[in-house]
Amino acid sequence: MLAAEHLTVDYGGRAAVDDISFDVLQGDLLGIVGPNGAGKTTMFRAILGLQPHRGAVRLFGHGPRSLRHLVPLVGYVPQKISFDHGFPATVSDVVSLGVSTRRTAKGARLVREAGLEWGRTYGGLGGARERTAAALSTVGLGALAGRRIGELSGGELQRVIIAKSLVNDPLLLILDEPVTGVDAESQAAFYDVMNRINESGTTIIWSSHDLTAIERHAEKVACMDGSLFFHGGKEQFFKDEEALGKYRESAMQMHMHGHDG
Ligand SMILES: Nc1ncnc2c1ncn2[C@@H]1O[C@H](COP(=O)(O)OP(=O)(O)OP(=O)(O)O)[C@@H](O)[C@H]1O
Repeated sequence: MLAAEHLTVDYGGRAAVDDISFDVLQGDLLGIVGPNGAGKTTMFRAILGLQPHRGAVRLFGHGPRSLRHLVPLVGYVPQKISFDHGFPATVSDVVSLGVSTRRTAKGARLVREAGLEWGRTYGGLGGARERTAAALSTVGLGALAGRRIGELSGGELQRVIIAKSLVNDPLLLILDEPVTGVDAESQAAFYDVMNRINESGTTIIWSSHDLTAIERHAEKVACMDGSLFFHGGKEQFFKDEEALGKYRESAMQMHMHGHDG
């Protein structure tokens, strides 16, 4: 689904993402662990072609030149979502904003060539209205379709944003620290939704600081702090004292010296 090959992003001569290579296979639920400032967001932005980088990103078996045709088939939920709560829109309005008109016939053809099936669920169901309803039902918010967004809790709003990223039936979903600032009950609801989306066949990459959540919900783990120092199965990661120690050490340093981002 994705191959990062020697991905490097410099900010002012300092590598925020430092020569990272890894593969994501179809159906993976990959947790990306790294302390604040480890380069997770920068890496996601490079993968999506939003950030100048060195190295290569291959999506769905195709090289960097096809990236712009294929990115519309990737769902992305950024970490920082700003919302004007006074904006007079309903839950359905916001989710249907995600319906892409950008998807090209070329993207669909490239995906078919890669032997992938697109349009199984949300995208395959028809028009914007049907897709919106299907995505809302996946995140468990069918009953709130007509509710004003200003009247939602933080956890509900977060699931609305996830529904918005599902309306184009993404083959790959990237969630950047999706539970930041969300209460424990809503976190549990979120993880249920994430697991359900993955079980329905969508490949997921999500980033987190929370090792307990990673242990509970990820299948594979990639651990980074600028460079990637572990990528493999979850069981292997939690047995790997060296990788765990390195994560704790970089998290501790970040805690003591503050986050410069
Ligand atoms: N536009 C920018 N210009 C210069 N430096 C930046 C820029 N964006 C991020 N950085 C720096 O690059 C490093 C990686 O930041 P990034 O946001 O990718 O990390 P992260 O792992 O997503 O962190 P967090 O967990 O806090 O979200 C940090 O040191 C940050 O300060």
